[in-house]
Amino acid sequence: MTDVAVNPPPAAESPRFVKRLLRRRLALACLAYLAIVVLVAIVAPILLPDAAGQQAGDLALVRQGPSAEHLLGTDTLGRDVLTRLLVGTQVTILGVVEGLLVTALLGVPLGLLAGYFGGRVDRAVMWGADIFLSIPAIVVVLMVLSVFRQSMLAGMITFGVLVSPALMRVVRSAVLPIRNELYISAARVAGLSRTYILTRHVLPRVAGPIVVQLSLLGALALLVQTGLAFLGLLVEAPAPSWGGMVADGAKVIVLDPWLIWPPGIAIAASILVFGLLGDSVRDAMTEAWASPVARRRVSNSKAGESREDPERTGSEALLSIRGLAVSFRRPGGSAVQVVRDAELDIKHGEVLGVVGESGCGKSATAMAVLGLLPSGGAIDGGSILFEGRDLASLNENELHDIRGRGIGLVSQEPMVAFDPTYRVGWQIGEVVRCHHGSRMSRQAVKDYVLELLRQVNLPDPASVARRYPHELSGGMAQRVAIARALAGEPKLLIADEPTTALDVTVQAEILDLLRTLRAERRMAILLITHDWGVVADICDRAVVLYAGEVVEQAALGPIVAEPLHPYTRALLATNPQGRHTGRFLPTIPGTVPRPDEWPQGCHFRTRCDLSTPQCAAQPVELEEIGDERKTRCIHHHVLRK
Ligand SMILES: Nc1ncnc2c1ncn2[C@@H]1O[C@H](COP(=O)(O)OP(=O)(O)OP(=O)(O)O)[C@@H](O)[C@H]1O
Repeated sequence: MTDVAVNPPPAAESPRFVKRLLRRRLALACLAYLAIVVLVAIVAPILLPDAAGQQAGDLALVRQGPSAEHLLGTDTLGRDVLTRLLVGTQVTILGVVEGLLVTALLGVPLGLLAGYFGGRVDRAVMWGADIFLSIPAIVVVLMVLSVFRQSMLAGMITFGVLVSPALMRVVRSAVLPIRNELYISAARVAGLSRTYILTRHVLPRVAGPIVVQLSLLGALALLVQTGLAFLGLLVEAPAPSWGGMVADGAKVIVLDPWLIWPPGIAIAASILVFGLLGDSVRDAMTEAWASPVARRRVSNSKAGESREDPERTGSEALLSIRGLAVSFRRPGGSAVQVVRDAELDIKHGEVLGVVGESGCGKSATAMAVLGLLPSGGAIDGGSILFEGRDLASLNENELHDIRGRGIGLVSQEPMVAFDPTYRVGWQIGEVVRCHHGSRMSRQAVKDYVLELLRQVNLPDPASVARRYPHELSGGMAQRVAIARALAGEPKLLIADEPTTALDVTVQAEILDLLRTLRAERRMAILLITHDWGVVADICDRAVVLYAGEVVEQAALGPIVAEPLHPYTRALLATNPQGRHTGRFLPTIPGTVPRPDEWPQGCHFRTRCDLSTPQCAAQPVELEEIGDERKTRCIHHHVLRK
């Protein structure tokens, strides 16, 4: 069977990144240098075992310059400089590695947490980092070394702890923009856990800045370590270290300046190599980004197998929203309500269109359902009943169980809903594994991914599965996004303007696909759109939103034939479809008021030709006017034909 790319290495990007890095001569030279240094650090103490404990060499040959017998000469006690330099590499490099390890173990997780979770977690981590950065590091290291005398481990651990906030800040800043990317929301909606998202989707994206920063901190660690060894604080004589050799040479710098050169060159070259390597890694990463843009039983997991029978709930609503209020905190700290008293119902297998101009609160309502309001957003009141559970009162873990499996999401921009570093087959596969459990074999996951891609009518699913997101066309990307949303077999699919970014032919194909899926899977669809053509094409009922309020809801036929809210009527009148060419298309005068400028009483009254003083008197309630039909207009009888 063709390889479906369901099992790439953790970072599918890494092999290509390594290739790009190795294409750079400078990077190759730096890596070769470091490889030699590491080899020397391992091998030298084994091959030259007596150098570490050698108190003195041939005292008749002190401070001899380079010769055939002693290639780098001898030191003040007649010991071979080259031997000491080679043996001293181990302790020097070990010190750097210890420091970097501690820095990475503290800086990376804390930076990830602060950047990803934001809010209180971020503030607490940043507060701790500020405190650490304000402490004079060298004083602390000296205090620690006064207790743990000549302990390289203690000194470098202290160094690692003290510089970890620098790495933490870099990681946090790199994560901040990523957490708002749609593919992270899509991964959450798909039901992937936070730990999984952090390690598999966020961490690989910030690996570049981490490596760059660690290279620079490696140079700093070497500098600090040799400095402390120079002061005789880290390594006990007669064991050699590069810093200790510089100290020995410094004592006789006037009599014999040569002695300082071999360790000095080794230190300077290593610092330079760390810096240059960091630069090369950064350039290789930049090149990459500059290029083109389950716990259900395994037995239930076979594609095409019918989902749990929704009939058990009869005609009851699958999702029922009542009195929903959503607000966003403004920079000053005050909260502004953007959705007020929202109400809608959607039954099993029903397609509900949510219509309204931009800024009316369609997305805010949908995101409130998924518990994915952007930072600053909050549900102020009301209930969101999904299969009888109030989503508004669930915690993050409980919502996590609903996302993907209960409710799926397809967004307007499918391309950005995918992690650009993984093949799409693998990204669907991870959702399949998440929802159908790790007991599912690799082959079963691959088969299921292909089946999902087949269900969304993609020709040659195996080849599509192997592609990266940027290798898909807009229509293909939307189908792949739908396939991923289907992996958890959701009962409700929220489709937020799924066809807006597509051309007309592809739009029609995607709508056909949604119609088929709804029929085959009895999946309810909440379709957000501003296009009445789309509503007429696929929806059973429509809900019209204006300035944060549901102004009308009814079955498709009646609402189109006889709109009973002036806003619905105006929206339908401005719809270009079915209009005669050569005639001016009517527009609705004015614009949707900002949430902090909603008029008193009816929100639409400032743009309404039926407005009377009564409309401003008090908030208008949504009125039931029979046959599952509601309107928020006190003059609705005037609109009856
Ligand atoms: N992150 C945010 N912070 C502050 N206000 C926001 C935020 N997101 C949305 N809003 C505000 O909430 C209101 C509703 O926005 P929403 O995106 O839900 O509208 P919409 O009807 O979906 O529009 P569109 O069709 O353009 O997506 C708008 O006034 C918008 O300015």
